[in-house]
Amino acid sequence: MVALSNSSEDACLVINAGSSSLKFCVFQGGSATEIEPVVTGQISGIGTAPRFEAKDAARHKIADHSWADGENPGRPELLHHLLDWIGDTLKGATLVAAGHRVVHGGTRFSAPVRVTPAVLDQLEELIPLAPLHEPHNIAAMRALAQVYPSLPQVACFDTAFHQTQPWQSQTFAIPRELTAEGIRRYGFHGLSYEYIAHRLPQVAPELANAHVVVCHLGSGASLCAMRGGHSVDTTMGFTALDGVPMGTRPGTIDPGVLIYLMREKGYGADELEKLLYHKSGMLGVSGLSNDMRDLENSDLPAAAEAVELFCHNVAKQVAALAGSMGGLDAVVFTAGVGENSTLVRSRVAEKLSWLGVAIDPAANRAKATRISAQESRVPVFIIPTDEERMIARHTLGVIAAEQLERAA
Ligand SMILES: Nc1ncnc2c1ncn2[C@@H]1O[C@H](COP(=O)(O)OP(=O)(O)O)[C@@H](O)[C@H]1O
Ligand SMILES: CC(=O)OP(=O)(O)O
Ligand SMILES: [Mg+2]
Repeated sequence: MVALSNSSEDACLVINAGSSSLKFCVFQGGSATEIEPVVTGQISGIGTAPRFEAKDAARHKIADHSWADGENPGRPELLHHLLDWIGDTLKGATLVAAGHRVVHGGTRFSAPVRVTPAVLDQLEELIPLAPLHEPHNIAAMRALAQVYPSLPQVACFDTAFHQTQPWQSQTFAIPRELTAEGIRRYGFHGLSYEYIAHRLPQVAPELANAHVVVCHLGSGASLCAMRGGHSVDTTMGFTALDGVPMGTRPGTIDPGVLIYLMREKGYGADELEKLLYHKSGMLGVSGLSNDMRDLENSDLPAAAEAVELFCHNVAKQVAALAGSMGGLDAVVFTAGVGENSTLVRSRVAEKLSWLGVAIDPAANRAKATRISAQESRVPVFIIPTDEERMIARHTLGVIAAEQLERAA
């Protein structure tokens, strides 16, 4: 058992079930804005070689477990492993709430919501719009409800931050009756963008009202055009498939390709889904891996081409989003690739030199907060994202509002 910083203090558990990982965090603190993580961790490599790691408040490793070769536990087993471990670790502390990242909120959910059986049923309906994520988000909520039946749970949506977009950014040029049914652009990674919108003015107060393009480059990747901290446009749309190429997703693809595959090669919906969510992107182009680290360390020409295709499309979308919002005052890199890949940041910046973007190679290698060169017209930043903190804030906010309502 690991001692929490203050075991008498209330704790909030956050679960961020992604496409290839399950991140978690336990926060403690006086109020939604004063919380600090006391335990952070993740199960990575789900489906291939799962590994469970956790750290305490001082970032010391308190758990590191890999499963033996040939043993490849599925998501339900991994989730139960995590919940057992959390149960032991949190002995003595009071868990007051759990918050979850839920990728798709559809038209119904535009703000964090208390999880109830009815909400879970409504979220099930959204699985076809986010097959790579939503089932795992729901599974985590159901598993937690079994282990802690009286624990309040809150769902926080990746789509919510994009509500502020103008209609032109949200609308496909299709017949209006389809748009009215909810076939429109929603956008994702909103919890990450919301965190960056809050952090950027702390890092660079002069940019509080600026036109900013945030590049959230992880296993899933998207870009967001922000004006004054609000989402104006983004590269992902109806689903998390659109936009730039990703680990296993192609990004924007001419829809004619899909009709061709159906007509001429007999693809059905399941095969298309497999192609678009699991077999494309960096993995499909390189034939090697969906992980940017593997591609950067490889001598295969196809691996270098995959990285180049990624950078080309990221740069293209930075320019497209600058056009969409009518300006470019700053670029921010975040998420696994954006925060860690010196090569990707440098290639993207080179391709944007015509827009006045120039980065300082030493600052880029050192992963400084501001990596632009003195002469750069556009400042460039690396800001580590923190979706978990955003989820904890929202979760504690929903619980506090409920308490106020009950007291009134
Ligand atoms: N040092 C690094 N250099 C290049 N890429 C990295 C590095 N560290 C992590 N990554 C990339 O970050 C990705 C994971 O990013 P993350 O934001 O955690 O993704 P997700 O939340 O979508 O699972 C990995 O697939 C890997 O490609
Ligand atoms: C929305 C999305 O693609 O999420 P992730 O980056 O966690 O896969
Ligand atoms: Mg992610």
